[in-house]
Amino acid sequence: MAQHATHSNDNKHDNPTELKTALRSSIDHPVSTFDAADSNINDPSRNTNSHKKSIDNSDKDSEWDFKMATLFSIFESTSGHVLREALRASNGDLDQAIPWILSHNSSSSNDIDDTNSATNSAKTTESAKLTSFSASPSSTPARKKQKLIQPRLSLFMPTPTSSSSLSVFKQGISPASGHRQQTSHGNTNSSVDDDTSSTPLPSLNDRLRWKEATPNDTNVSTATTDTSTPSSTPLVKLKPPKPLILYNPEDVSKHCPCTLIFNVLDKDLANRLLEAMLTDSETWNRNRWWLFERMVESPHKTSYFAERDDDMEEVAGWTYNGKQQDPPRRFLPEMEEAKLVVRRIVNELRKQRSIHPYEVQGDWNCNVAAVNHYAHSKESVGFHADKLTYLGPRPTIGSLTLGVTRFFRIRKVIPDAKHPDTAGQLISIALPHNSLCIMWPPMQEEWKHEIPPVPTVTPHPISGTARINITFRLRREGFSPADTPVWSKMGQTCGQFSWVDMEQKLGLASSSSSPLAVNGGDGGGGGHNGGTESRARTIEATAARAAVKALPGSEDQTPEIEGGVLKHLRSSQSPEHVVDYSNHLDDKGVALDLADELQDDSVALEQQWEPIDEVDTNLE
Ligand SMILES: O=C(O)CCC(=O)C(=O)O
Ligand SMILES: [Fe+2]
Repeated sequence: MAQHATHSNDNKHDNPTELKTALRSSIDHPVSTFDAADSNINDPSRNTNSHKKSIDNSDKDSEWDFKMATLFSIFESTSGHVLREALRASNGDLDQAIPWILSHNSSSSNDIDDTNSATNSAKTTESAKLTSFSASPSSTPARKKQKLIQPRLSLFMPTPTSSSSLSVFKQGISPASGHRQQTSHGNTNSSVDDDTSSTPLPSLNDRLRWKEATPNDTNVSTATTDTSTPSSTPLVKLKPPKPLILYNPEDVSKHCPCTLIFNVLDKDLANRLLEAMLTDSETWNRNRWWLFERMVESPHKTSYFAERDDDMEEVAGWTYNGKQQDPPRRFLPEMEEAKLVVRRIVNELRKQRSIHPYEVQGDWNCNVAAVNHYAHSKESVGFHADKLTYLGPRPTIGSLTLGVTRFFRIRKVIPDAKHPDTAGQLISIALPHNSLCIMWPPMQEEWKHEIPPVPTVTPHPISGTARINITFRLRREGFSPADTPVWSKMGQTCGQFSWVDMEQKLGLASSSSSPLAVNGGDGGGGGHNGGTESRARTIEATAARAAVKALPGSEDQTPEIEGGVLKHLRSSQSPEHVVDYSNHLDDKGVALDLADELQDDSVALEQQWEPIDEVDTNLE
């Protein structure tokens, strides 16, 4: 495979006026940027057929959400409080909010001592460049959509050139030029220029890492050494770190709670399965849902499979972003064969892992599968976490890739205590044909994943440009959309949620001061969204885990569920374990200022985090 991470530098809109026009136009054509299954920028309540509703001017909340979502989609990497501030300052007028954000950031450049005007001017020019996305291939005109132009606010941020800023800037900096790499499958060597003798110029990614700091930021020490900076002035800091691209299993398990296994199936079985899935996929559909008064559809085809009749019935009731799905299908014979392999491997590996009391106890099974078909390089799925509705908390998912190699891109949305600076870091994992990527807990709770579009793919002899993905999952008894964890309104508790009425479901309800809830990803994209603010209480994941750890017997993996009841948790759940972090979260669910409060984290993340393969390009 010869994937080259390339940066699209389509510099069509290099001044704010043009940009604004382009943005307005893209707002009028919302596209697949929003298409992420379960995406947390999609309020499921407005994506359901039953709930679809016009933007009602009398509904201020809805209008606010709409505008926030619009800004969010435009300024993807901008923190929520900046967007909110922009909207407030503009009295809710999007036309004014957009230039406000742009000017807000260019004005903050005054805070930086500019002592290198030549460098700065070169960078300013480049900073004005916007990332735009290529349209779908002409071979699929029906699918051709205008991509949202996504200027990243960081691009408009000042370039640090003062000596004081430089010390911050140098952290992990790439050399000025030649930070290109020839990456190919199985080869992590890169032609990185290591000459750091001269003052380095920042690469595009370096600039992307600059972001306004909040007073609570913990990673600003070097920035604060500039005593000339007034304390009230927003500081700058580096975050998130450079993207990584990982190609081998060792690096994968080092950097995230996933296990990557190559050549997992017998070669013949892999090929037969691919062929069977390709044939079957001819009748799969694209998911569709309502978004801001428009019907949008996913940029890939999806189907659901179940192992048994009762699973079929259950699955038939599932919804996807609020929309009833096509009836599930029964596992194809080749899927049954593959399932046995995946199940055996997962259960073997589980023996070496400590099993959290919230996880399924005993053997893991894969009784259902969600499958995806990506026809070509531009087909994708956006950032999301898999719904926990029927998976229950802390699920394990076995994700099998067939056909062309694509990047599986992940980012941690809940910061790691030991490595808070890694929050938001993009990690791309190359998934070749016949590879299994096992997502362990707390992947769904604390990370998001996507399959981003890429410029090209290396054709596969059987599938051409297509990739099939089968995610083998366990439908856990006792968990259903009725218990779906919800997230609250955007800007408040995205990225964390609580289980709706879990206490009632488990017969544990007594006082509202001790809700039994676990943290999760954005599974609220599921069908049930009846939670209110009071019901959608949030318990921070680590606190919940700490509570569990403190329980007698949790070390020896006491079964968590007896008749569907987390009984042993009930007695020791005390108010100090209940933490409402809703005010700490930004709109993307990145609790960047929580680092101090997080204590312990998952085992898989405890190892040293070192960049393996740095790139200065963006896969999009
Ligand atoms: O195609 C993939 O590898 C990911 C699919 C996925 O995230 C999903 O089905 O939820
Ligand atoms: Fe997923």
